[in-house]
Amino acid sequence: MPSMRRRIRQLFLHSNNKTQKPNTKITESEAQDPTVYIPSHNTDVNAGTTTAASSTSTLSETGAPELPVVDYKDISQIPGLLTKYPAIYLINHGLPPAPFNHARTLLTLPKATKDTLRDPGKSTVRGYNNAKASGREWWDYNPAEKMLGPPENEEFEKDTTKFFNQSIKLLQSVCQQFNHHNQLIPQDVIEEVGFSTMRYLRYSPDVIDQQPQNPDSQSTYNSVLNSHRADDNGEAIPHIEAHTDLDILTLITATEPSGLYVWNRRGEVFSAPPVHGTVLIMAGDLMPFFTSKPGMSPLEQHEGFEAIGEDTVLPTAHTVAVPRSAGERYSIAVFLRPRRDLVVDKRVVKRGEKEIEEETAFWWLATEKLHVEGRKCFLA
Ligand SMILES: O=C(O)CCC(=O)C(=O)O
Ligand SMILES: [Fe+2]
Repeated sequence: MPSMRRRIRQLFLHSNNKTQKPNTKITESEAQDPTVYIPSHNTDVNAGTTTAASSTSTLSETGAPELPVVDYKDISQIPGLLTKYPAIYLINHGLPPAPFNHARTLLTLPKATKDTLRDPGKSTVRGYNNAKASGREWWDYNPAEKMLGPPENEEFEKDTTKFFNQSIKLLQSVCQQFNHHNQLIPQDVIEEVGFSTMRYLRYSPDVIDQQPQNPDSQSTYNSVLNSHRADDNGEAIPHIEAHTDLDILTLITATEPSGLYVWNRRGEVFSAPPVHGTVLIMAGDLMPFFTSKPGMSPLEQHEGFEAIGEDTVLPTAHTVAVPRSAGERYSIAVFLRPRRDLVVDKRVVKRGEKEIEEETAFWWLATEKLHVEGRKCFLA
């Protein structure tokens, strides 16, 4: 079976000299458009003025590169921006308030109660899971199965479902923007909610400090999913290892303290703190399949790295690290994924004398990714 390992390494490690610095490549019209502007860290774009709108620089006062903020009415700019930046903030998105109250309520329930919310099949994308060495716990809503929510809490189910459904609609409308000139993302991939999920996450020293639990009640996880990371004083840091998401697009919203970092194909790191009134949108592993050079495929057995051009949206590598002293962080992530059997890559190949159509389904990629060291998809 051909391996994605080398392809993913190349995507992230290959320094493409032909690619301009993303920070300098924003076009004049984008830079002057009052709806695409660059936030300062922790900027409240609702309360603040849009003076940053006229900024042609994407560097913060500290010299760190910053991510753009896009108004929903300018959603058509997102495909272009995602080729230049690893993520964008979307404002005026019309989503209901992010249900952090429910995330907090659920994730701070007594341990015994949280253990009742685990998936009987030990899925890490349904119900409650934790990675104690990483100081992280999370809970997933997977609409294909019954919600494993907290007992006797109707509001929880209502608000969670509502935020999920509207976020998926929003991500679908972002997908449609890729199809204005050519049908890059197949319509069935966009329209069918498929294997999309939503996750509540908590990063907290409390999770690390919890007493060791019965190993039988622990979900399966590996050393990447549950890695240990410490600061200079040897204190464990709540975190999630660097990875890309196995999906089309991911939507993230989080509380302070900040802790999310994303980086681009040139290895430049961007801080992605919560910006009031916005949600962060980043690209998943499927994006290169839809945005590779015309007629080419990023699969290694086809054109591989050659298929990656300047208009190709690469999956966003990201990590979270929350210094122990900063307090606990909550985040909500919505992952837009197609149905497992949907074809994401199709090609006529020659087998001896015969020409046959070779199809790659979404789920095949997921299986392949399990073999990629250090970039686990967390879907096992
Ligand atoms: O907590 C976050 O902001 C990111 C979570 C994440 O990357 C994931 O669950 O895949
Ligand atoms: Fe992620």
